[in-house]
Amino acid sequence: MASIRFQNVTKRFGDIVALDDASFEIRDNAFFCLFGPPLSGKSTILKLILGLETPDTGGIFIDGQPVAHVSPAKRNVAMVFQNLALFPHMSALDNVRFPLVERKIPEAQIRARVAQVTEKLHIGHILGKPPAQLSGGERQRVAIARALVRDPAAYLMDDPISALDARLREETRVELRRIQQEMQKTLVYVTHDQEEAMSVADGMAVLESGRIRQIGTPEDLYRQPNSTYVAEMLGAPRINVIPGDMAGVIALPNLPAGAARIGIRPENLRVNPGGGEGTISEIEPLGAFTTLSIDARGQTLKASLRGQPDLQTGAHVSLSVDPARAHFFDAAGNALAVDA
Ligand SMILES: Nc1ncnc2c1ncn2[C@@H]1O[C@H](COP(=O)(O)OP(=O)(O)OP(=O)(O)O)[C@@H](O)[C@H]1O
Repeated sequence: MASIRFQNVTKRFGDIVALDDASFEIRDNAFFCLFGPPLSGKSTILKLILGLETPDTGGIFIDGQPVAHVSPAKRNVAMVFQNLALFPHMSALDNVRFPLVERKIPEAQIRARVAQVTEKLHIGHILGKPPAQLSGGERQRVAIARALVRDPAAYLMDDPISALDARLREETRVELRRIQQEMQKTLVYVTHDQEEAMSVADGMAVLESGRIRQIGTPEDLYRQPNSTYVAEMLGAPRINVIPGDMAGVIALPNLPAGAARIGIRPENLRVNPGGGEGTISEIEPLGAFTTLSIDARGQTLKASLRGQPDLQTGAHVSLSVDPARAHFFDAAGNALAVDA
């Protein structure tokens, strides 16, 4: 087991503040995602947990114990550096054994641990095959087994599946989630893919330029973003953020005091045919949903509607939103309290 806590941690590289006064706690057995654009400080957090970097100020605690003077080898956290891709010249079994053999673990322990992990992943029957003879999904399960065969208190993964194609990525993250829950281990997972973070994490931190902008469950962050930054980072299509003086376009009569910008998720924007200020400029059918682009007063808003609505490009529509589903932000982009 392992909980991980950062208290006011700052890390600089020369003039760059890679992590700026970060405080957060990752609870034991959590699947915790660090999510943010490139260079926002995600990998720096992993390196600080591992002990490959030391904070300039602040403290890091694993299971409540300060680790400032604990060497990386003694921290009992394992980094999955490699991409979840297999060594092609080794059998599936040798791939899974590899991290333990590399660490010169006694053979009896290797066997026991490999048996335990391969059973959990249901891959016992394919261990004799080389990767080339496995299906894509089987290969990924073998790769996950190899990643998890060590038995530390926490695993750290840095964008481990970004190189895979979309379908395999989806399958792999579901599998990772299942295994993490079964094994009851803390997993700290870096991703730049919001869908991935939203779908697997039970806690996540959204970063911007070394600052943690918000922490919570994916659902909390999606429903109650504390800023336009977080609101815009989560959800696809992206949330519509329009100036407060456009409230009339979406039929919002009363804005809360101080509301300079309004956020409306595409699924909450109602599109009413039969004339209005909006003009449909694009229709994108996606199967279960259709995304509409609607131009109004020089802005383009996105609406996500169920199914295939009977609408044409060029049609004039009016727009509305349930005020309870609108987000309100001040001029600096911070959420107003009414939003909470
Ligand atoms: N060893 C280092 N020396 C100098 N600067 C560094 C070092 N490691 C990180 N940085 C800088 O710290 C900042 C944060 O980098 P970090 O790698 O943590 O970001 P990241 O969010 O993981 O990015 P990516 O998604 O691109 O991997 C960046 O500006 C980066 O250039």
